[in-house]
Amino acid sequence: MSDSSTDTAVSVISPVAFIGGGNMARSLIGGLIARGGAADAVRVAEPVDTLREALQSDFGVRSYASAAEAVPGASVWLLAVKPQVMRSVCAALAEQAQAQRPLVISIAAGITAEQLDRWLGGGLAVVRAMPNTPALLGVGITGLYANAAVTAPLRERASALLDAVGATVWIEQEAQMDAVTAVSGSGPAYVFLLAEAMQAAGEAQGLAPEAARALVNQTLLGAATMLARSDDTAATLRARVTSPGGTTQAAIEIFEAGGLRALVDRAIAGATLRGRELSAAND
Ligand SMILES: NC(=O)C1=CN([C@@H]2O[C@H](COP(=O)(O)OP(=O)(O)OC[C@H]3O[C@@H](n4cnc5c(N)ncnc54)[C@H](OP(=O)(O)O)[C@@H]3O)[C@@H](O)[C@H]2O)C=CC1
Ligand SMILES: O=C(O)[C@@H]1CCC=N1
Repeated sequence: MSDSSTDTAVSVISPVAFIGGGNMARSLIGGLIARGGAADAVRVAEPVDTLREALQSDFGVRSYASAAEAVPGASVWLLAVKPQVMRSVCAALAEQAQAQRPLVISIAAGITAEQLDRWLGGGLAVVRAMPNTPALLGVGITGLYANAAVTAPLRERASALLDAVGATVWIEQEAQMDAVTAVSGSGPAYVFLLAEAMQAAGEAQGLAPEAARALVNQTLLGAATMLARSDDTAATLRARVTSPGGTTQAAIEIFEAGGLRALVDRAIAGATLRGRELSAAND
């Protein structure tokens, strides 16, 4: 795994065309620009006027209403549309893909490299990337998978782009990209759900909403920072909080009795399965 670094040479990403300028593209573009990426090397195609104009005004990138306008001259295409529209988006770009032979990077859940290559006319270097929204702050993590047409320099190119917004980890078996999606692509939402639940529970115990929010947010930040910086396992860090017969133990026993671990296992298995379904349903 490679760590993000403030001196990452973001300039090596140029020029890149984002196809789709929604939530995840915005996090990636915002993260790249905040970390020194050249705005004039980033183009984005986004049909929604408000989203397109916000990307242009917030980050200074060039924006276009259609993918066909955004890709000329771009040697990297980053496909950031929903899985459900990926096939039609690729079909519309196939002629330009065959003429330009770009490095294609897709962040879509489920959609395989074989599908992307086939829909774009075949013979292309395709990288599947699964980032997450903390990329906006430079603290994302991205799983990467390359098809056989991706050469070592193209791998470096894909790494350089995603390293700029967080850590990266290469996955050698494509099927595991669905598990990456379920763990880290979707993962921030699980933490936000926990935050929602903790805040509501704190309020139920009488805390004011602002106090509950501050206590929860800083607790999650502190715990995540300890996980990131410590060599100790999560279990060891948890044990240090859990005084025998104390308050933490009372809560942990209720979590365990309620089947939290099995619930998390089922949730991540369900998300992994959904990735496979998205591939099959949109072929
Ligand atoms: N959100 C996340 O945390 C993550 C998302 N992903 C993946 O990223 C992809 C995008 O997700 P997300 O950003 O959440 O989705 P969004 O719906 O927020 O963004 C996709 C955007 O693409 C636009 N779009 C549709 N068709 C085209 C087209 N032909 N050309 C250009 N743009 C088009 C959509 O417009 P319209 O709404 O009008 O259709 C929409 O604004 C998905 O495949 C998802 O699996 C991966 C990792 C994390
Ligand atoms: O929910 C989704 O399908 C996408 C993929 C990972 C995060 N969001």
